Amino acid sequence: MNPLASTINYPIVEIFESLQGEGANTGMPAIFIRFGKCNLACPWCDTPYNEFKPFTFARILQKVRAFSAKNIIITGGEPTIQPRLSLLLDQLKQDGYFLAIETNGLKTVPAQIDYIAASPKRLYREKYQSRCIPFAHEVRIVADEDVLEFCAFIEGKIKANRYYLSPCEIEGKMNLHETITLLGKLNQRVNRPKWQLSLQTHKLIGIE
Ligand SMILES: Nc1nc2[nH]cc(C(=O)O)c2c(=O)[nH]1
Ligand code: SF4
Ligand SMILES: [Mg+2]
Repeated sequence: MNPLASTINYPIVEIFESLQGEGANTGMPAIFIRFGKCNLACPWCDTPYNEFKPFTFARILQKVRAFSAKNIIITGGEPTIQPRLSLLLDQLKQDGYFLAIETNGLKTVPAQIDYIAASPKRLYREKYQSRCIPFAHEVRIVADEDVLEFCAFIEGKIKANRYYLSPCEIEGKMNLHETITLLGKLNQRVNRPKWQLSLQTHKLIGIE
């Protein structure tokens, strides 16, 4: 273990094992490490990213190693804003885990990450205009209002293997009808990437 590790505390909301609920890897068993703090404040955010507790490096490893999945999803909040995230990722890589990240796509993703799922946010378009990651394995955009222009903008900014549109959940209600209508419009364009539907299937089946 890196000698620096024993001095570090990370803000952690929760660590749990579940199935990836969203995107291309839906259904894949995974250990979720949810970091506190975010550099955005989306009005419809579904995650209590400020309800974190300090976890030592050793406590994180102990929790993770007690689960059986070999795939870790680093999420938040926004995990890329964590100082010294790389130190933890180095250890997890050394342990042989496959490392995926859920990021809003504004900040550089550490090199140890094997799979990037980026969810850029329409409300913060001007931030993506100035700087964002150039590539993700998948992009997922939440369909809060009319996101067509934002989707086209992001296609130009973040190259991805797959592009997804997800319904927005507000007060327990999902705007599925609007979302599939928008998907139809996106996919009517010629010579543009195809967009697919991504649902938060973990919410539909009542798992974490
Ligand atoms: N099952 C499940 N899948 C997820 N995929 C991304 C999640 C997230 O909150 O980042 C999430 C989550 O919270 N639960
Ligand atoms: S970027 Fe994600 S975690 Fe941060 S406020 Fe928006 S939805 Fe919540
Ligand atoms: Mg979630």
